[in-house]
Amino acid sequence: MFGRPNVFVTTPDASKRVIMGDEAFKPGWPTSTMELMGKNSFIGISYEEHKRLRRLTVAPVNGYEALSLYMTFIGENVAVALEEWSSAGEPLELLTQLHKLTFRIIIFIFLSSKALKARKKVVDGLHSILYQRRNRVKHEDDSGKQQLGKNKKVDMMEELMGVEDENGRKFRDEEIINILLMYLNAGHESSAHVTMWATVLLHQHPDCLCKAREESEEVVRRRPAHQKDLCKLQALEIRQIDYLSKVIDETLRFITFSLVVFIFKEAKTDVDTCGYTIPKGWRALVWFWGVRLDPEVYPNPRAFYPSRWDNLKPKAGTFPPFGAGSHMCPGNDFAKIEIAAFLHYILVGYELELVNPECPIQYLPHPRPKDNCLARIKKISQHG
Ligand code: HEM
Repeated sequence: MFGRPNVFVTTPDASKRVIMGDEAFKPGWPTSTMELMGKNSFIGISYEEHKRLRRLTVAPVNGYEALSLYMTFIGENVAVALEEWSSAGEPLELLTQLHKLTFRIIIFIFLSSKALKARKKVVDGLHSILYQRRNRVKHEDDSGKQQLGKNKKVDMMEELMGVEDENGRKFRDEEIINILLMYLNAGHESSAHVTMWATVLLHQHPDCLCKAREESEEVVRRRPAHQKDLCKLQALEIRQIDYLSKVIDETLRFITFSLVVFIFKEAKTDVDTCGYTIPKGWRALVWFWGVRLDPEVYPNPRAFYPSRWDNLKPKAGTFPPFGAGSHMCPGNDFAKIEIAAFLHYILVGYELELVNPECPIQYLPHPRPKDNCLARIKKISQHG
């Protein structure tokens, strides 16, 4: 699959960390998801172009202002979904439902409600939405109501239409669509998986579930009476839920989502590691399973134990669920907020009942219970 690696770089205890290859990882190979997607599909971007893309597109996704704005929308959607699932009566595939939910959240946040109608033909839909938007903005421009790039945008598509680099260059339609597709693709499946695993792991560890539930209920109790409505969750409040954030970190360490099975990284200089030299320009393949289960960093690594994060300050490179360096996942804070919101809502109002608690795991392409986590969502409190 990855070509034939000719060198495995190992730690003294032989847990694999980095695989080096000659033919497989010569300079010119993709170094990241963004580049991979570019080469395989539509963009084919250079290092400079990647830097430019990140500079122009990360703030609308992960900036504090953007996150605060999205919080209400995420909360409302989670609340409605849980209500719907719990009243279904029948068991449902939690993973399938979470895919739909995270897709709805991400597509709405990037494209507002219009694109929901275009889901079946996303690309055609995006083209036609862009065309309409440009016409509308031009019309508003002509009539002096709004100037693109100066007034408030309704979603990420409009942000991208207005954004300019230092040379005054704007994105072309093709580029906007490619960026949106990349974010849509990268931004929903991973979150759905991690959310499902965090929910399942909590329910499989009743002591952790109890502790997380107490904490979430305390957050609701502390709120002023007029803010008891759960849909009014604030980004700041989510970030204050200390134990829950450890549950999320532990889930990210404990399970390995496909994107996080490995990443390519390029050596910018000759790197000496574990008795080997990775020459400048070579790609190293970082094998996350070796990193996240390293007993020197995580004692008893196969135990799900969120409290290990009480005093744990992982050294650089030992906790890379979102990658590292210039390609690090730009949706990391967004994803954590989305997962935390879901867990918080389920903790204060619902319970998960797995139909097949002993269901075997299917590992490829992503680890998941073979039944897609068939479960009943039971309402246990009016908070939900
Ligand atoms: C729990 C959820 C998520 C996980 C575990 C995750 C993990 C990752 C990882 C490991 C990478 C590769 C980083 C590297 O090469 O060093 C990545 C890249 C990326 N992720 Fe995420 N991600 C998640 C959610 C999201 C979300 C919600 C978005 C969008 C809102 C997003 C957008 C992207 C993009 C665009 C890239 C490519 C970045 C680049 O190459 O510059 N991800 N993600």
